[in-house]
Amino acid sequence: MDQTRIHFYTTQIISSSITKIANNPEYNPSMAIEAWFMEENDEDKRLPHHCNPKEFVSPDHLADIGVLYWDLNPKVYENDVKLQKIRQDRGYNYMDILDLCPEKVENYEQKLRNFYTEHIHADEEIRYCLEGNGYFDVRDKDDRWIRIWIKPGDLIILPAGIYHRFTLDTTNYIKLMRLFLGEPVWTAHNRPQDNHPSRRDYIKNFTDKNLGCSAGD
Ligand SMILES: CSCCC(=O)C(=O)O
Ligand SMILES: [Fe+2]
Ligand code: NI
Repeated sequence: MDQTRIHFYTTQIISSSITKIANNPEYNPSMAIEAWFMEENDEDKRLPHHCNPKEFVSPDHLADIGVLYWDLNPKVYENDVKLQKIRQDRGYNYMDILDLCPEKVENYEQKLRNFYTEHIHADEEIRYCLEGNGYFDVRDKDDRWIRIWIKPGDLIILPAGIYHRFTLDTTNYIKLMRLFLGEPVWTAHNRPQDNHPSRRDYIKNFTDKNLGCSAGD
């Protein structure tokens, strides 16, 4: 599949309305993933960074900013019909596994620093946690950090153009499946990227819409 087609497909996914996503029987936000607004301070990034008092974020709120989530059984990932269905429905024909430990990953420390540098991608970022834990931080429409705690069985999709970053938690280990539509492109575009086409599409399809909606509430 060529890049133009991939871009078209990605844009189509983004353009599908939030309601459509919520109505998709395959999308079940009731199996809640843990997410919360993050307090930014100088403490270790691997700590939870809860606000005081804690402010949790619902799966619906995550869906509003285009973040999708599935709860799967990581023990059967090699033969999981639910996973196969998601891959089939969304065209994720590429798959690999990232075992994030210093012995297996070249330039481990540098990679971790890059992961935690705020960035976007031109395509979705799809990660399925098989072992260990980590935090995906995503910006909400008011530019606040939401911290999403990823545990075994959590499959998460970040839309193209969303500002985000990743860190291990204090357990210091995660094993992730990476999925992609077509030939994978992992290029990270560090913030600011206000004029990047995927950023513009993201703003148009999520942030602007949401702002318009809340103005009328
Ligand atoms: C460890 S996978 C998540 C890090 C990330 O945001 C990326 O690879 O682009
Ligand atoms: Fe990323
Ligand atoms: Ni509203």
